[in-house]
Amino acid sequence: MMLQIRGLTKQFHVAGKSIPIVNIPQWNVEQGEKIAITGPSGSGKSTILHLISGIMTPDAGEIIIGSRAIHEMKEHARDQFRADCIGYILQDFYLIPSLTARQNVEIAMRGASGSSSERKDKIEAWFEKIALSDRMNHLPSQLSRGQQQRVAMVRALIHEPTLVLADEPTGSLDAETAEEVTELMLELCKSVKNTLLVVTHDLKMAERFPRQVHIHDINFNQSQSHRNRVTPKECVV
Ligand SMILES: Nc1ncnc2c1ncn2[C@@H]1O[C@H](COP(=O)(O)OP(=O)(O)OP(=O)(O)O)[C@@H](O)[C@H]1O
Repeated sequence: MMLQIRGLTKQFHVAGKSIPIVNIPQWNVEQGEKIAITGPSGSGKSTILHLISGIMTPDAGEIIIGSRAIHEMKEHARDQFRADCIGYILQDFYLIPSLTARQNVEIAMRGASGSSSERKDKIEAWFEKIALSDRMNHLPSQLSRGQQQRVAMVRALIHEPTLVLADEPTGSLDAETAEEVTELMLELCKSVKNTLLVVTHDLKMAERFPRQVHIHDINFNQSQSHRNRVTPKECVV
């Protein structure tokens, strides 16, 4: 089993009130599965990815990735585990604007094993896979949004993480580019055999996945809706 979640709960405290967001009694994901998680805005999808990646800690419950118990790790161990074993793909890419596409990927390879020429070959091979060999020395601002997301995918995948988490990866792309990026993401994850969990509003994208999960089928905290959304300045975690 790649991911096992048991009795996972998380609530946020806002303006003196506790708002339950996550309540997952049990959820299992097998090694190598590709899953699209759909559901309404504010239903806790991003929060669940934050808990799985250890960016956020739960109030209670267990999260086991492979044989590692994330919920038992101290912050430093979680950070290390995330750097080694998890790839994160986000809606807004977050490429560093002053660095070229190649340099953005090189950053993700700091500390990786192998000689510098092996690392160079690896980067070049990945840029070939995403058909951007001729754009490696371009700045993000010189790339289209779809190209930027392709570079961001390489940055997330080049260290071959066992688990890839993607939060609305096509959310800021037009429909045609979204489809291309989805296909490429599935293909790249298939080639390195990692497990992929994608949160998306895009039902067309979700249909491309062998397994689709509606958030309310795993998260039994169904009281949440967009009505409960709060602005960041009200947030106290
Ligand atoms: N740090 C925080 N403090 C307080 N409330 C929060 C915090 N982060 C998220 N929330 C609330 O938790 C709920 C779930 O948020 P989350 O971002 O996980 O939903 P989502 O399903 O990913 O939404 P979307 O599809 O719009 O991105 C929302 O009501 C949100 O306002």
